[in-house]
Amino acid sequence: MTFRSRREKLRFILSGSDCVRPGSVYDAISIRIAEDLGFPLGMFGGSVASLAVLGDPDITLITLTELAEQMRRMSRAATLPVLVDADHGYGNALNVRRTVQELETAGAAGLTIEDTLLPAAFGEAKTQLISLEEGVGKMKAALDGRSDPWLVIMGRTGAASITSLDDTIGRARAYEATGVDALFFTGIKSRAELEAIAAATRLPIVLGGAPDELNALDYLAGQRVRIALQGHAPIAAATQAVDDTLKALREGTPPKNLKGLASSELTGRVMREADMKARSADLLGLKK
Ligand SMILES: O=C([O-])CC(=O)C(=O)O
Ligand SMILES: [Mg+2]
Repeated sequence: MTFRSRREKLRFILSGSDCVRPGSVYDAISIRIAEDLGFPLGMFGGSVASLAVLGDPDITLITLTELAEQMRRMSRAATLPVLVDADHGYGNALNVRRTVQELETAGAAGLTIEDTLLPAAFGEAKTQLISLEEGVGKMKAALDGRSDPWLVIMGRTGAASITSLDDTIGRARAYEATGVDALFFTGIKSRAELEAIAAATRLPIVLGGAPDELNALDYLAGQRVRIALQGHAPIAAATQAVDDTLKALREGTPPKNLKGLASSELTGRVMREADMKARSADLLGLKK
């Protein structure tokens, strides 16, 4: 399978002048739905990976193998470009290199490597960062691990909510100097902070969760923000739907009276049923 066109699409977004919202995706069903609805990009967050694959919170219990396998399933199911949250790269800088190799072959269009100290250190309740030097090493390792030059590598920091604005800018500039393709920030609290960061850097910006004053897409686009996340509502909606449905069944509701189920039309579309029927006709000698 070739993934070049997916990566080109992500690069096109980053080099454009608009700010887009990605669809939060986490499995074969969600990526197909996001693709059908016309999202320009999927975001595969570490939190939703942990939830979808393990049913666990976002505390780095998931392994690289599990993350890459889930990405591979999504790559097979759809052609939507996906930006993967590769956390800290699953270890030190050498592990980062391996992470990039695995996610590249799994079909990611892009990935983020962050400078958060993960998993959490013993006796430390608060999130910590690795040193700037180690962060730079991780970005270099990520670039070194890439064999398809179209794969997008983003340097990510949450320093804005952990250390300071100055530290955020220092890290962003140092990561930028390694040759990464974009900068991903979480924890930016105000327009003033974003504007200071945008003025001190030159790469395209991706914003993780942001407060209301950082929601207007035209404003964000003017600050070089090309992708702005909107959380992960789809998996929360799916969880609620499963809870509602199982609860109703447990209470004795007959299946035909259940509310909120996907229609057979929607399920058929998600399953790409028409394509499968055509293939069955051709390959298995069945009627269309
Ligand atoms: O990348 C994102 O969508 C935000 C994040 O870190 C996560 O959900 O794990
Ligand atoms: Mg994450």
